[in-house]
Amino acid sequence: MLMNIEEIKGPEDIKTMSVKELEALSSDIRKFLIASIAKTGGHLSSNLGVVELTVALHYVFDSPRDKIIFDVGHQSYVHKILTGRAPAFKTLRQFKGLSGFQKRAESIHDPWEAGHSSTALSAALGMAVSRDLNHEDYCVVPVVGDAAMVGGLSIEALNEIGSEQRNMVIIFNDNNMSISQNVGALNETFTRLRTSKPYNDLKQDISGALSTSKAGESVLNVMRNVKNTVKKNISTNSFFTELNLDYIGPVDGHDIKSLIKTLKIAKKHRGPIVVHVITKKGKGYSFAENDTSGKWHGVSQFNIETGEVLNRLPENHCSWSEIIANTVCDLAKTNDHIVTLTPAMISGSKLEKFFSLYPERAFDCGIAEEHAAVFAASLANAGQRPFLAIYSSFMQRAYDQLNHEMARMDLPVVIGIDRCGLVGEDGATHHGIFDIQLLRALPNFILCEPKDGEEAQQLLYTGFNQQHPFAIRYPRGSNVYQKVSEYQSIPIGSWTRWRFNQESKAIVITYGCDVDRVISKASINEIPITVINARFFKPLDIEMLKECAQTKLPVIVYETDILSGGLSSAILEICNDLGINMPLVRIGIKDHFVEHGSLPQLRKVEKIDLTTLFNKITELIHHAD
Ligand SMILES: Cc1ncc(C[n+]2csc(CCOP(=O)(O)OP(=O)(O)O)c2C)c(N)n1
Ligand SMILES: CC(=O)[C@@H](O)[C@H](O)COP(=O)(O)O
Ligand SMILES: [Mg+2]
Repeated sequence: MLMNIEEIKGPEDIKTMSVKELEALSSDIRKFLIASIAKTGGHLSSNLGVVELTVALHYVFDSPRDKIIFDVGHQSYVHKILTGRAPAFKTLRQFKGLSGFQKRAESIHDPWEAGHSSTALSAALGMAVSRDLNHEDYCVVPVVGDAAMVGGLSIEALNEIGSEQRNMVIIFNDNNMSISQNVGALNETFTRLRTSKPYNDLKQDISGALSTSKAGESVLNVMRNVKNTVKKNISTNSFFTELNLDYIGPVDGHDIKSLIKTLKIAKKHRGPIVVHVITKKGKGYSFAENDTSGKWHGVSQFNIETGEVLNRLPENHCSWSEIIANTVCDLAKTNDHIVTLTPAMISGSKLEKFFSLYPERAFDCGIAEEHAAVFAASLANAGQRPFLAIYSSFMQRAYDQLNHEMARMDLPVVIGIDRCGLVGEDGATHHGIFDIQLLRALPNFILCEPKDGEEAQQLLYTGFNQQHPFAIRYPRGSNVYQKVSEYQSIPIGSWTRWRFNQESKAIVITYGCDVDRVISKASINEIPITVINARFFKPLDIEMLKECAQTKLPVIVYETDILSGGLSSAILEICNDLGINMPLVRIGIKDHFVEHGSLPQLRKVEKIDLTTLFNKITELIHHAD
């Protein structure tokens, strides 16, 4: 071992290394990543793919003066290691530990934060323009994957970058993979580029352009020669050059020597230039290298030798995504108008089975939430029954489409809002805690959340049998799953209740998995409460609310999402408007972003755990006595 990975203090430690030493360092970093992520879990494959690239970037550029921005940020682990954060990898994605993404508060080497895809290019343009306005001189280096590159935001940004012509080195990290296989027409275009004349064959011409420049000639002229040579050599590359962007590549992303040469040229280049780097996702760990399913993109703890991932579900449990996806498959058997869409999350949304059973009715739209939402709306308008599976936090990007297309035209799209509530280790960018607040505001929308696997099936069936936009939200974990013997529609807006009787001393209104958790704890501890399953957030069960108010019992609304605009807000609004007198005690996430950590820890810190709830219940019951 060249140097202990944990002793790296910053990029200056690698600046004097030879290529051989950088190669050895890369190999050590790779071993470190595998050993470390095997213990903590995390985004393995994407990071294994960018080891040499990130080493070369830090060798050539001078962070933090130069700004290296990783799109999404899930592939920034090597950057973290090279900027002195290796010792913190034991705490990766844990509460108060190292974030899984770039984080400004974590390091001066993180100039930007993300978690959602395709924002790096716009961020880079902002930095480049600000640099020029301030007459400063540094490089801006966005690193964008092939799937993130074709997200709508990236294309919008490239369009402006091509016209602004600010200095910027755009690293196009092309591993021909999204989480699972990449899709779309531009991916085909990139395949042609990938297999075009490799940059290694062109470097003679470029160094020729440099060497033929006469001594004393201005740097600008020299660079103009390089620029013309770059342009001249890339005849096949229509996509980037059509956007007025210069291009070098493709370069082997695991060949440090070629990478350094290319990056040095790009660094001196005037105007925006795209460096096309071909990498192998999962490089150096055979299980991850050979994976096309997305299993190794983000993993829990695993056994390095066997590749066994250690995240066993409880007996009879299925992930919520699978419960929903299985049900959609089942309903699609008898309804051939059911079509399924996902913006790049086939594996996360567990849609593999639907895609293989009904390939002609299944659409992976790529990282394109806005497009997927309008596409789904149009399918509904044309008489199909679309199911749009989308993570809560990524759905935020399509809010205008949910409003402008789906809600306004009142189109019967069924949306499966996956990863609702706190998701845990991915943290603030990924918690799905805003969708109740957001969808509640949209006319025509029906919004619900099942308490268990059985109710999920019935609600989904209900959703496909009505004529409005219908969203069913479900969290990241799992639940008991057994296929129902018979589908039955659930009346829209109806709630259910447990132990609404004379003995009850308080009422808890809650939803989702917490319904059974609260019931179970109240039963075990013999706490005399009524528990209401508020399975619809919109519309609400007004009759049940009126009956609650009549009891004059204390009422607690127990939410595990952002409080502002959520279920208790909805209840307060309707009670106010209908003159129902029912003061509420509200438990939920206060007005701030929640960081990363395990779910039990976050629930505790946010004071939305069962202990907090039952302490409150006890206090209210004693107060009433
Ligand atoms: C708006 C948004 N949609 C979906 C995702 C989920 N997501 C995270 S990484 C990723 C694939 C990224 O692929 P690429 O940019 O090629 O990077 P790679 O992992 O291949 O290096 C996706 C779909 C996200 N983070 N943000
Ligand atoms: C980086 C990113 O956005 C995804 O990889 C995300 O981490 C997936 O989350 P799940 O593990 O919940 O599917
Ligand atoms: Mg990729």
